[in-house]
Amino acid sequence: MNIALIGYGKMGQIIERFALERGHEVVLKISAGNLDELTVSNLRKADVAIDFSTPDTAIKNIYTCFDANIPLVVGTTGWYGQLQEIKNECLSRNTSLLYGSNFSIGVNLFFHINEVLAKIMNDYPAYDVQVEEIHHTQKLDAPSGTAMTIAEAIIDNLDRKTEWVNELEGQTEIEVVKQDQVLIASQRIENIPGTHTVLYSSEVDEIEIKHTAHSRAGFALGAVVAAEWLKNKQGFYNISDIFNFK
Ligand SMILES: NC(=O)C1=CN([C@@H]2O[C@H](COP(=O)(O)OP(=O)(O)OC[C@H]3O[C@@H](n4cnc5c(N)ncnc54)[C@H](OP(=O)(O)O)[C@@H]3O)[C@@H](O)[C@H]2O)C=CC1
Ligand SMILES: O=C(O)C1=N[C@H](C(=O)O)C[C@H](O)C1
Repeated sequence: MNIALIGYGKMGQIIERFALERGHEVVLKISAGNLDELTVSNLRKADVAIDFSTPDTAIKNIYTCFDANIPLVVGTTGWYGQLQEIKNECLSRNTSLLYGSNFSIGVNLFFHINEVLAKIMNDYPAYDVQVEEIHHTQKLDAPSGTAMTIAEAIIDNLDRKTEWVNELEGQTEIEVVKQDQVLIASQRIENIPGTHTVLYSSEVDEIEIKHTAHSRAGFALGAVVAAEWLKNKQGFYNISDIFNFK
């Protein structure tokens, strides 16, 4: 399979390594320095594109891939405010896109456990819930896309919660978290690839589930597997469509 890498930073470079190991060829690599090469004709040399760029540039890149009618895997986070617009555009143009806030198998298992736990906790109102995420200091968006996915699943499954709010340590402070809100507490610490915790606390005890990425390898391998899965499909997908946890 020929792959176009849109965004050749920390993730793009590891994705390239896994793509080559799995027998694929990388035919285009885009960074801020060679954006003039991100053209419809160059994209058409690839079977699939993978975007790990920046929150502010992902939407433009998505439209360029739609123009080229090339299947696109989007790992970039921080653009989900425009998710519905992108979904509509993808479906009306009969092209294909798969997105996900986190491509690692471990986090996708964690998403499943989080949903099951949230449903169970409907019967235990003594517990309040909070989401915590820690990432490296170069991260441009807060909260992390993964933390948003976790918080939204809690809201969908735990009746007493209706919205999330975010506090980024040292930058934004929430004075009062209302009873129907899920606090996402974000921290930025050097060299942390991504740690997510869901914490249920009562007066007497706590229940915690936690995922710690030891490196970016799980995200990168997942992105290549997602591209292989998407190659001959048409439609709008989420990474959860690849997994079928019982
Ligand atoms: N879904 C998942 O599993 C994961 C998602 N992510 C997300 O992926 C994104 C990228 O992360 P990461 O690799 O760590 O970030 P980096 O900052 O290391 O890389 C971003 C890359 O995008 C390039 N870039 C800048 N502008 C554009 C543009 N207009 N078009 C294309 N590329 C551009 C940068 O170029 P230059 O270096 O020249 O500035 C750089 O190569 C983030 O949104 C992050 O949250 C990260 C890990 C896992
Ligand atoms: O920016 C990162 O590094 C990561 N971003 C994703 C997110 O926002 O959830 C996934 C992963 O946690 C690493």
